[in-house]
Amino acid sequence: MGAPKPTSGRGTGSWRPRHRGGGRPASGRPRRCRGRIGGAVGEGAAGRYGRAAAPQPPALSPAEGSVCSAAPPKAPRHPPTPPARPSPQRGGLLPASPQPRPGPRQRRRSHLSPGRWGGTGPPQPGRAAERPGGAGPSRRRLSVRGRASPRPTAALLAGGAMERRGAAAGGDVRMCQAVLPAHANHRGELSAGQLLKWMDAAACLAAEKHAGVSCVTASMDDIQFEEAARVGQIISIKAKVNRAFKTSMEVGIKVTVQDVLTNVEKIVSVAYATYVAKPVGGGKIELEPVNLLSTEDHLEHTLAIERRRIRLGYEQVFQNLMQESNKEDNFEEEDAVSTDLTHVQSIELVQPPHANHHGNTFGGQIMAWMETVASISASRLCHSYPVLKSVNMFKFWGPSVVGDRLVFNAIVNNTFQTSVEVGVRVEAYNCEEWIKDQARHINSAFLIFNTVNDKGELLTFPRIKPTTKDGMRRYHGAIARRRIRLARKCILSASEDKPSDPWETSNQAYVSYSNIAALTHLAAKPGWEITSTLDDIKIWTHEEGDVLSLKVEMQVQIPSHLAFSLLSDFTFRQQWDKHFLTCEVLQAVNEDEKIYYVTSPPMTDHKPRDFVILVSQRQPCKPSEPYIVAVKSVTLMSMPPSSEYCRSEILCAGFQIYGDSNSSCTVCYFNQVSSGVMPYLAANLTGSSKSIEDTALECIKFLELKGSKY
Ligand SMILES: CC(=O)SCCNC(=O)CCNC(=O)[C@H](O)C(C)(C)COP(=O)(O)OP(=O)(O)OC[C@H]1O[C@@H](n2cnc3c(N)ncnc32)[C@H](O)[C@@H]1OP(=O)(O)O
Repeated sequence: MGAPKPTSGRGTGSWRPRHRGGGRPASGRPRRCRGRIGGAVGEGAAGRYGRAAAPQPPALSPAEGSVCSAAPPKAPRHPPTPPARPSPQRGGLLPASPQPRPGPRQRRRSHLSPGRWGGTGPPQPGRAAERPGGAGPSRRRLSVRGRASPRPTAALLAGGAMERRGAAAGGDVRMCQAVLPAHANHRGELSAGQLLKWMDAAACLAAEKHAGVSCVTASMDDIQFEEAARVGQIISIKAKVNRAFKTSMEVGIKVTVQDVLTNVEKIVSVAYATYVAKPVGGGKIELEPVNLLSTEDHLEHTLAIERRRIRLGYEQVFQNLMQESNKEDNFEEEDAVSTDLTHVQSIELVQPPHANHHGNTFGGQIMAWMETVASISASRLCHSYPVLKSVNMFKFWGPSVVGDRLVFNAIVNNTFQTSVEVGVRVEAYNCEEWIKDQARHINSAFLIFNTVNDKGELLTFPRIKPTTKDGMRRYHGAIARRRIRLARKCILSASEDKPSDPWETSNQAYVSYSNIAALTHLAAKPGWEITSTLDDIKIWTHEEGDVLSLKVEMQVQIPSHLAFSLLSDFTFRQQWDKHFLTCEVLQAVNEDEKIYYVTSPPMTDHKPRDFVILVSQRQPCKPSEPYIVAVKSVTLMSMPPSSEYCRSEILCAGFQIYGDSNSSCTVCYFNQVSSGVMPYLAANLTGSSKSIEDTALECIKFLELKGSKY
């Protein structure tokens, strides 16, 4: 960010108060058993029966314009507690049906215990380190539970080989802090900078608990501040390693505030940060996988890889949006304020109290300094006290150490009615670099502020006017980031009547995320009831309020990777599912995401139906994880509904495929039933049809026939 030339002050425009809103036989075809249900394995729905619970939001975008007292982030309606698959038979409709015999995987999963944010079951030897070639429990090192965590040997590091590190129980730490006047701002509220320091410290300790070596903050994803904490209240921070990738890991951070007098607890923030294992004086090390104890651990583990995709792909999405953006803005508005007025530069000398336990400038301290300069910059525009609402990712590009001078440059990039985006860039210099003017860019972030009047009403910010080429770029960058934030908010807000998500540049990453997340949540829900059993096919139903879901479990005698390849290509679907009349690829977005146009035969007295669906496919990172093929409807501008077809929607459907052996797998098909599927399901429930079983049998036949040719 260049330092704009100061200009003379201008009016900040009018200030308008705004109210706050707010057992298969070894071979042969399966025999039919008593009790069945069948129905369309096709996802077709000519309307809606219900909607999947909102998936846990990925961490990339803040909810702009939300207010301090906004509701906490949406979570699944019921926290999933049971094993993801297969569930034990509970109160099946058909008591005479043979009891499902738990296979090896069922036995393994039956130990899972519920709990979120560190809710733990008993330690489970043998469940960790399932990664191919990974070390077993005996190789694990716990840094916190008394076992030594030896440093990587020089030989290992010099040879370029990576030692594997990782605690069996994952990293999970809790921090409690009483908010004292020294932590508060002029309003008596906990300052955002202090909170960021605590969050970073807790998350770093969680990362180090898992890694067993020192870790550094690589980035902190978008952070939203939902609730203000006041002096006298208690802040609790829970930080937990959700997933270890290679040298980096995702840490989930949940901050709550508790009122001492009433004991009422509220969520302040939920954030995700990435830490990289960096042994002091050593090279890179490869992390052990996190030991997953609860179903929530499994869910977060699965979603963490999706969040990583979004995190690492953000820059590309941003660049695409910048190319699309209309740069023809009219800055002739009379009360538009020059951004030059908002430029703030500040310098800090890094001293020992600012360093972390490894001598690097503490990431939380850097974020706190950034928040201070950003807040001053915003205040110059609003002549009031800005309130930090969210941060659009802190990225730590490089380290700084005690003795460095850190130069902070902040400037308002753009305003959006009741919010303002301030960009902050941090550069570091040691003594020599200082003289030569050789800056190291160590951090950048975009902070979103609101401001309120004495009555707590949101105030409107004046329009701003960039005066330089860089200022113009930042102005349009703020619009692109806002588009991504709003797209995320829109997609991840659960609404019963929301039409299918539009497929646009700004939201593709979130639509794919929500596709995978919705299926993963559905599969992990507690309370699946077995409804019918054949030797190779089990049908389960799940009721939750007015939402009914279906699971069809099929034992297939082909390897899981082959089943995945055949089931993820929807152009094969007509070969086994009579509910697919035609199917064509509309967009092959990348190798993991495709958009198909599907037509389906008419139901009685109706027009034929058509669908525009997004199919997202994911390969497992570990043998114990399933292949995933998730399906949901999307809206494509280029494919509007026609009078010939009844445009139908798929809310949440797809497959999870688990490898049983080298030559067999279990395919689980899920469908959140919508009104279009209801007639099939009802007919199957009453026994007048067995179309679900028939389709499942066709699916198995197709897979085994095709599979035998490979
Ligand atoms: C606790 C504290 O207070 S620490 C102090 C504040 N933080 C710092 O000083 C860290 C400064 N930054 C750095 O030192 C470096 O940029 C690092 C260590 C973060 C990354 O170093 P690089 O050499 O660029 O690493 P490299 O490109 O090999 O990536 C290493 C891993 O980090 C991940 N990573 C790198 N940057 C980011 C980012 N911005 N967001 C998320 N992940 C990232 C990579 O994906 C990779 O993950 P993987 O090994 O699991 O696949």
